[in-house]
Amino acid sequence: MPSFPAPLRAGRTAVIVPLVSAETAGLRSECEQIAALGPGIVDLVEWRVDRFEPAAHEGEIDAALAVIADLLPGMPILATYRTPAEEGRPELRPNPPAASPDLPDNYLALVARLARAQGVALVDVERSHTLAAAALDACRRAGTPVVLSEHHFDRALPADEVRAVFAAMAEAGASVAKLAVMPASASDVTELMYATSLAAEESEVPLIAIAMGGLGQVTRVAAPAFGSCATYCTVAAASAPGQVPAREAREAVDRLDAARD
Ligand SMILES: O=C1C[C@@](O)(C(=O)O)C[C@@H](O)[C@@H]1O
Repeated sequence: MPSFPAPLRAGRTAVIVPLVSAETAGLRSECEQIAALGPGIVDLVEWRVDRFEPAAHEGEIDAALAVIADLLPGMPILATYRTPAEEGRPELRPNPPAASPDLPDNYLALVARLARAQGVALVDVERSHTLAAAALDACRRAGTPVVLSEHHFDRALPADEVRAVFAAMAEAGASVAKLAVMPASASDVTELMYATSLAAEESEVPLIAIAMGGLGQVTRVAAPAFGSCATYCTVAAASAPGQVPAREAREAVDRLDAARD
């Protein structure tokens, strides 16, 4: 049985809603829409720092986190800076304090900064980043658990690769291991689900497996049926293709969680 870092919980599939606004007014509106859903629907918000233009200015990170905390008191925040290599917004440069102007150093400094920030419960680190090991280390030193992520926007992976990726992520020190792929067929989707169910049996960390796009939507509503512990959903704009509204996902995953008991 994997050990679940707070705020994730064994037996309850986490409904995560990304906040994708480029500016503070939009961020407020997204938080208000989540608040309007009432308690018990959304477990976690993912703040997509790469989409937020003011993040390029010192001081704005804390200010944005304070906005989220004010409108969604007690809501755990997963902080994600997605780089261009994993379809982040290329025109934005993260500009954490004392960072050098080139992206790799900035990535590390930004991740470390987010890991120490008030209100951040989890930080996303891209496994493919050249500084992933250092970023993981920075999070470990800050005492903040990491969602280690890998995306394939152009293909799905065969089952043995899926299992190898999850095993390597756990080995690297992930608190949660996440893989998102783009399927080209129904069998790509079922292969991801099959491989994840096997990986989940042997994994010491919780797993998240996503097949993006319409074909893969089943992975977002059926996550607990195949060993995936969370699903990324929408209240307003989607952050990736195939995401479903949070309320619908909550209903579906709650039903499947209950059926497992
Ligand atoms: O990595 C992920 C998963 C995701 O790409 C998805 O497919 O739902 C959405 C992103 O916001 C998040 O960072």
